[in-house]
Amino acid sequence: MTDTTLKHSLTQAPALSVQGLSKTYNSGAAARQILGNVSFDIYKGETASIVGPSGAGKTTLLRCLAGLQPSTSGAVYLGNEKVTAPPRQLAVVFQDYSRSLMPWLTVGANVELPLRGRGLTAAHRHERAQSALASVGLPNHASLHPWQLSGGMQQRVAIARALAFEPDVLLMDEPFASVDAQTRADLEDLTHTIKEKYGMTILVVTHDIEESVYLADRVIVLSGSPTSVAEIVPVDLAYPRDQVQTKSTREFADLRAHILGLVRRPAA
Ligand SMILES: Nc1ncnc2c1ncn2[C@@H]1O[C@H](COP(=O)(O)OP(=O)(O)OP(=O)(O)O)[C@@H](O)[C@H]1O
Repeated sequence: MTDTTLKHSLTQAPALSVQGLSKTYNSGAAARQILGNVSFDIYKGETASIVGPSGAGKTTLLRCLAGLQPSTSGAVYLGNEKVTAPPRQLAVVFQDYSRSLMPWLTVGANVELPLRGRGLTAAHRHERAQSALASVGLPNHASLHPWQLSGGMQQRVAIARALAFEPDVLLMDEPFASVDAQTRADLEDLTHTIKEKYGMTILVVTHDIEESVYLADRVIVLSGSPTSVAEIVPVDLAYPRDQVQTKSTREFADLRAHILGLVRRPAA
């Protein structure tokens, strides 16, 4: 156990706990075990990122955490509740914003959509949507349609929709992989702003090792076959983080090199 996890475990219960999770697709001769005995805890208010080799099962893991597909064994707990279906206190942002937004609805209606059936008045839904859009830097875009926005702006709308939910835990699956480098940097910084403003717990799956370090308080590195947790790396880089200054530090370079070594290590 690292100093960071020790500190957390002494002070609070995890917001999200993954306990001995395994996942096998198919059965009989076609069976393929993707995840084997994956365990980790995420603490309230923390941002953690998950990295691992392509095809390691990162999306599979995230879908199990979100209650979107069952694991083969093991369990996920959101607070004290075992996850068996998509929990109300958890929101997910996917990579492909073009498929997650409804093109025939306005931006405002897209953000309000998941709030229906939650016992909120229309005025309250509208207010939450406006506030979430303002938080992602789109305060005056509610009446536009998604196709009138750039890719980066559409992903901001998808993030606003998750924020309007006011979830305890926000899961993000390769959220910035489909946008250009500058927009990606802006959205990484937006993630820091959201964390500060809403105090929510964030778990980000990413291919990008630099991004995993820049965003997170801890990086969960997956490797092996079947995939398990190789190491949980604490990131003690100061906040606020800055794209140029933080990424130029020796500590950042050392963390990036260490994680790259873990990801590229051949399976035992
Ligand atoms: N529904 C499914 N049925 C059978 N096999 C699946 C299913 N979903 C994923 N797989 C397999 O599980 C493995 C892990 O896929 P997954 O998408 O979870 O990995 P990943 O780490 O997110 O990949 P990448 O880094 O390329 O995005 C892959 O070999 C994939 O083909």
